[in-house]
Amino acid sequence: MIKVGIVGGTGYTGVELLRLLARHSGVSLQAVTSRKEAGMKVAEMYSSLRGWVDLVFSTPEEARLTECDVVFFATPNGIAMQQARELLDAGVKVIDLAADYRIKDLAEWSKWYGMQHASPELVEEAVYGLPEINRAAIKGARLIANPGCYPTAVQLGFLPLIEAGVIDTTSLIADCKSGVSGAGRKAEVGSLFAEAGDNFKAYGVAGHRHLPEIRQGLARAAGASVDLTFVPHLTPLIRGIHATLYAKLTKDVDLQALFELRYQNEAFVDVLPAGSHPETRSVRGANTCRIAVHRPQGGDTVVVLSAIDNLVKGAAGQAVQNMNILFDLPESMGLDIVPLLP
Ligand SMILES: NC(=O)C1=CN([C@@H]2O[C@H](COP(=O)(O)OP(=O)(O)OC[C@H]3O[C@@H](n4cnc5c(N)ncnc54)[C@H](OP(=O)(O)O)[C@@H]3O)[C@@H](O)[C@H]2O)C=CC1
Ligand SMILES: CC(=O)N[C@@H](CCC(=O)OP(=O)(O)O)C(=O)O
Repeated sequence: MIKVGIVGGTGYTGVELLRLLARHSGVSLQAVTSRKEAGMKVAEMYSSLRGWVDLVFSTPEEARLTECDVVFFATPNGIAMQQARELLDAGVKVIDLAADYRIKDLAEWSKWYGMQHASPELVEEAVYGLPEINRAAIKGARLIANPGCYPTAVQLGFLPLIEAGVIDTTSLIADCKSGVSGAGRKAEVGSLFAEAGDNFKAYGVAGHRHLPEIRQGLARAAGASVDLTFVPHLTPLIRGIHATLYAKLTKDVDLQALFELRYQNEAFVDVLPAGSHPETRSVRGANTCRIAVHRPQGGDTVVVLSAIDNLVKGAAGQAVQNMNILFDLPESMGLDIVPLLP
């Protein structure tokens, strides 16, 4: 059994990790931390976990994380970077759901995240945990930078086109919508029901911190820098991300065949039949990204639609997928979930 610790078990990605790991037959949950709720039973805070998780929250200081095989950080940006070194030195693998190790360019990271990096020497070593492009590197890694939610949906949508060299990478557009759980469980006026419910708005148009992460991933696939306009929107959903991606075709190709071939061996990317429109409810609670590719009126614009659950393929599910790869377990272990609908 793989001994697992979670730092930040009271937040939305933390409780999602607990939900997934509770049914994972290859792991044993050892410790879940909370600074504020230490001493409280996990199932007392989250009754959905009664009968599934029999742990009590401990403070990050009390949790014996160095005795785990792997520790997930489901914490705000800037926490894992302070603690990863000690865990790695103790032989513990680390999967960070935040952005501490996602951006290789340290100056760029500091510019977007507004802090100095506390363990810059680990940034180069960290492996970006998008299995569909990095599976081999993830296998041998000690430290995984789990991708952001928007970057997962956007990269999976653009990658087949960029890898095949069939689009102009200087004019990419990603028009994305997220549910409110993407902002986490912390109290914020913008996440209040009366603010986010029955409302729809764009944000971060001038610049969002996921822009450099997406650009980095797409540039790596293209072998050159890419130019991307990324506009996130907040929708009155609880879970879900929907990305509508636009690019100009430079070659005449069978787009449906291209996407089907690219993802034919990927358990968690589902290319829908031509003409389809993926819905966020078709992936709710599951680690699946559903994609459809369109070429409206046979013109030179390609439109890709990509839908994920931000808390699963966009965070905790992808983190479990990475853990399975790290420990040579079947990649789908604990992740064979039918989406919840309606
Ligand atoms: N929500 C989403 O859809 C996604 C989130 N992410 C990223 O995952 C991370 C977690 O997100 P999310 O679960 O939504 O966030 P939440 O705000 O819901 O939860 C944050 C958790 O971190 C704990 N925490 C906060 N500060 C500290 C600290 N200084 N030391 C230790 N623990 C701390 C909190 O617990 P307590 O206060 O009880 O100690 C809480 O359990 C973030 O970096 C986020 O950007 C990534 C992809 C998608
Ligand atoms: C709706 C909403 O607020 N979403 C968040 C994205 C959360 C996330 O996953 O971002 P990181 O993991 O990179 O921190 C936002 O736009 O900031």
